[in-house]
Amino acid sequence: MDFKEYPDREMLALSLADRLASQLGQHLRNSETATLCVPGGTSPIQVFETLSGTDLDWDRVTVFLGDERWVDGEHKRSNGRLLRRYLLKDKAAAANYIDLYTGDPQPDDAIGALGETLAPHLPITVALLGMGNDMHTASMFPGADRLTEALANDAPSLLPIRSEGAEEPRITLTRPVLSNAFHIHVLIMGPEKREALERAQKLDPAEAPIRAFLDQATVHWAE
Ligand SMILES: O=C1O[C@H](COP(=O)(O)O)[C@@H](O)[C@H](O)[C@H]1O
Repeated sequence: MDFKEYPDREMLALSLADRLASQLGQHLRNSETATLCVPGGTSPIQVFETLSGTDLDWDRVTVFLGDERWVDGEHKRSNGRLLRRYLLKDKAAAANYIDLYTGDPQPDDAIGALGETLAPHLPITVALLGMGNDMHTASMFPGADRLTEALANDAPSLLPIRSEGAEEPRITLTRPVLSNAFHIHVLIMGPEKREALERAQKLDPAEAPIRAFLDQATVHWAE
């Protein structure tokens, strides 16, 4: 694991946004399109805002979330709402966005069609992951009903998933599709998350799902 510590959150946002944009730009030099997968939650707001103003051939970039909470797109807990507010604006408004929330009653109803929509955009060029204090990443929570399936080598690209730690049903990209990304970054902030990361390094992915990505990832942290 490559661990980068920043003097403050602003420096983290500037440096990480620059890194993500340069990896996407590099990929676009040899490829017609690139794919950016991002987390929801609260941590990525500053990174999104910085990235949204970055010069990039955004019309050749496809963006989607690594997970979504199964709530209406205008609900305050919607990860898509966060993305539309902070990332898909300014220069990044030109990106091609795949919304994981389809409006179906349950995420289970959406998996088939979404899997087909995502397939042409895989492998992911750059995956940015978040992590909760409970060491979940995307919506792979410790103890989640389909965590074993989501971590398996033969997992489909997406799964519906439910967990006591989550307030609503979720849809999540799975370990193989995320760990196949050319570049993986983990964004965490604050002392509790740093402690959680240290704990996760000593555990198995079944107990600490973020662990499944740490060997390949660059972790970005600021107090
Ligand atoms: O529920 C979720 O939580 C994680 C972490 O969120 P944060 O608010 O602690 O940054 C996030 O990465 C994930 O996308 C989200 O659905």
